[in-house]
Amino acid sequence: MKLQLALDLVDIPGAIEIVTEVAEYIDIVEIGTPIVINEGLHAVKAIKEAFPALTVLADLKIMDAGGYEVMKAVEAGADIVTVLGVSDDSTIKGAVEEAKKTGKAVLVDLINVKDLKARAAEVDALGVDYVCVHSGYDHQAEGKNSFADLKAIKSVVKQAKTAIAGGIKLSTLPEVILAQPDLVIVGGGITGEADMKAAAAEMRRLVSQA
Ligand SMILES: O=C([C@H](O)CO)[C@H](O)[C@H](O)COP(=O)(O)O
Repeated sequence: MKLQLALDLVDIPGAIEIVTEVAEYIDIVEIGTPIVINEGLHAVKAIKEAFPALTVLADLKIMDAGGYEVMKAVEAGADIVTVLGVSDDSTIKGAVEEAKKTGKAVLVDLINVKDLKARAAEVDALGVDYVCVHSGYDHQAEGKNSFADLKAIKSVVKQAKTAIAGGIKLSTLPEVILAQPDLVIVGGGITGEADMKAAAAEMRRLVSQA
């Protein structure tokens, strides 16, 4: 099981500052969608240059032009790029094809997918690397989480790794771990803590024991 730190509400210097503090406890650093909107793919490039040993995920949430957008993210230094599960199969196929050319990976985010099990099985068959259940900020504000969704997709995803994101905190991590995802994605559960290092270290400990 791997731990991904999601960075969303910071600029490039802020992202570098946080990663410097917690790098030893994480496997993957995510340049979140809000950072990409604010700073562009320069943020991916800056983080990859600053932390070459870390796997960098670009959370582009691609909805169209899968091949082209994955190519640009990979050129900037991304190792994993996200595509939306609600996008067309052709978009996902294009993304997968492009990523495979350079040995990079595609994570499909099932945010807002209605029939989770059916779509998870479909995208799995398209050869994606990760299938991720996700309660976004707006759903979190309504008190929702994706813990049950993870259990649902685990029964149908056969080839890809499974991932979960959305509002995971230290207090809820043990419940998430019980469902055995391959990748746990945490943003505010680390960056919102007064002692980010301690939160990341404890999360690392729990994830490593799983
Ligand atoms: O993808 C995300 C969200 O849509 C904003 O871009 C977050 O990175 C993801 O939800 C993880 O962050 P937390 O919910 O703060 O753990």
